[in-house]
Amino acid sequence: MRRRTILIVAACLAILAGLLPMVAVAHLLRVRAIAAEQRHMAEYARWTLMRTKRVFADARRVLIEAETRPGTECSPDHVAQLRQIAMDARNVEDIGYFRDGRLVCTSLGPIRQHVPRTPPDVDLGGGFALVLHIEPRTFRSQPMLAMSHDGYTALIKPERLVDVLTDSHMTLGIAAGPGRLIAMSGKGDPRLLRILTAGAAAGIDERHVFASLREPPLTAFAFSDRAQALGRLRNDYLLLLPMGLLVSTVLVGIVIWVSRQRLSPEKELAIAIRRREFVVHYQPIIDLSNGRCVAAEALLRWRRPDGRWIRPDLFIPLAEDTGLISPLTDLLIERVIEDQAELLRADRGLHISINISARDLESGRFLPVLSDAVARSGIEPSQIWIEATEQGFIRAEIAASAIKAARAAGHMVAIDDFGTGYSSLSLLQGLPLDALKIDKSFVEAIATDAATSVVTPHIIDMAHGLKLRIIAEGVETREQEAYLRAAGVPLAQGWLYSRALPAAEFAAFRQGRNAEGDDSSTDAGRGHAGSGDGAITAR
Ligand SMILES: Nc1nc2c(ncn2[C@@H]2O[C@@H]3COP(=O)(O)O[C@H]4[C@@H](O)[C@H](n5cnc6c(=O)[nH]c(N)nc65)O[C@@H]4COP(=O)(O)O[C@H]3[C@H]2O)c(=O)[nH]1
Repeated sequence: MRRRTILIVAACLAILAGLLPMVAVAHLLRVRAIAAEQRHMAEYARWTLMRTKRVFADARRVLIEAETRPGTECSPDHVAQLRQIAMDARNVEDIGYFRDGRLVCTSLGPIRQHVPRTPPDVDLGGGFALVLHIEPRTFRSQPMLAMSHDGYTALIKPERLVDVLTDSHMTLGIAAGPGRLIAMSGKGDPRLLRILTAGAAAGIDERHVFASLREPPLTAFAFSDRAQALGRLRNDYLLLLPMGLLVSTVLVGIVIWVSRQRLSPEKELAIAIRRREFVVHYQPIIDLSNGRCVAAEALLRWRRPDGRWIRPDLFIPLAEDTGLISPLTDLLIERVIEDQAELLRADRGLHISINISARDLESGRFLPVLSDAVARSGIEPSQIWIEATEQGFIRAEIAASAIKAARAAGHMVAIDDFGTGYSSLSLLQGLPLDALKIDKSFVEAIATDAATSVVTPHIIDMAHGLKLRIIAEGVETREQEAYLRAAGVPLAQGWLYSRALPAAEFAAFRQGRNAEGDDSSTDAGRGHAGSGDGAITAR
């Protein structure tokens, strides 16, 4: 995944991580608030039912008392008694007496007009019944409820049934089955009332939160304004917001930490090694005496999954600093054997140089890996040369034993980039080396006025003196080539011949070059652009 993609994904994750807990907390609060409001409504529905039952019990008692009073019905004495009972009752407004289906008297006196008895709407059991909407002559002001038993009727104000102290945004009601509203403390949407009088337990619609309680034949209910109920959430939000923020911060921190881990160059490199994103390119090494390609230097290339190439001078130092160089060297050995075993078996005169870092050299752990791979592939150990930079030789004693071990295993060992580091003549004398690679900065200086140009012949003389084979790297011009050949340098590599090439292209290059014969004098100009290095881009 590209760095930019990871950053975008990480940023999105961080935003999500920040938003999600807030949304979750808000949702949780909302759900909790609605559930709390529904419980609140259920509680009020219960109180409304209790209140109604108390009023009805009062009315029942009044009716029984009226019936049991002695005396002739509707006599002045009887009327006075009815008046007394009505006055003593807390929830009954008046008592009436019916005979032959018409009202004969009330607690106020005999009735002269013809007032017929209204058939009951609700059977309350035990001989008691309820008429829902009565407009008594004596109380013209408002509709009443009438509870009847035998000949007597007690008038009740409906509001007494819902006379419960409530929050202002709440409405209470009592019904006697679907659509049969007995009393309500306010107004209600007919659709909601249909649901509530049918006895739905608890719920929410676009505008209300409601609950109802059924105890046949009665259903008590309460509903409140949803917007007002949720409006109270604002305080809860303020309370729980810090908690949400804390969770968000922790999550954002985790996302940033994880993406940093993932984006750290070290982590990227480790993942790349695990995914084996590396290939090896081979830069031909030319025998200056005849122009033939006799060897190649194996150079690691990191190809990102998005197709970008990373230069080795960026990732090799990182691998060396982070201890990742060992698995990288293992991968290099594996790839080289995989790529070149066939060619090396077919031409025993061909060799491949591999770069071994100072750390690898000191630990010596690359050697068994290399020996094992070489043995399994059937190539000669002498066909794999080891190039170690001067840093690898700083601790001369350790380096000497590592070189000895490598040579004992049959490999040739060369000192790479000679002249750029800390090497001294005495160091070189003490090490059992086979070859020396002249760094390209000295080759570049050939035939120029650069200060290093005077050093180049001395390096060559010194190598001759120590009987080391010499390889000149970074050869770019015919002039440099001619100089090196004249100075007795046997091997050269550089863009004059070819850049580092993928395995198949290297095989083709070598075949083409060697097929042209042994005439070295004409080979100098046969440069090969190659495709390998050309694709490398900096990060
Ligand atoms: N200007 C110029 N440059 C030329 C010319 N011919 C070759 N080069 C470049 O010079 C470098 C030679 O490799 P090096 O000195 O071992 O220097 C290598 C080596 O120290 C290290 N490296 C590469 N592959 C490996 C590896 O597998 N293991 C280790 N430990 N180090 C490696 O990375 C360094 C850079 O490698 P590259 O970028 O491939 O760069 C290569 C090569 O592409 C030329 O004519 N002119």
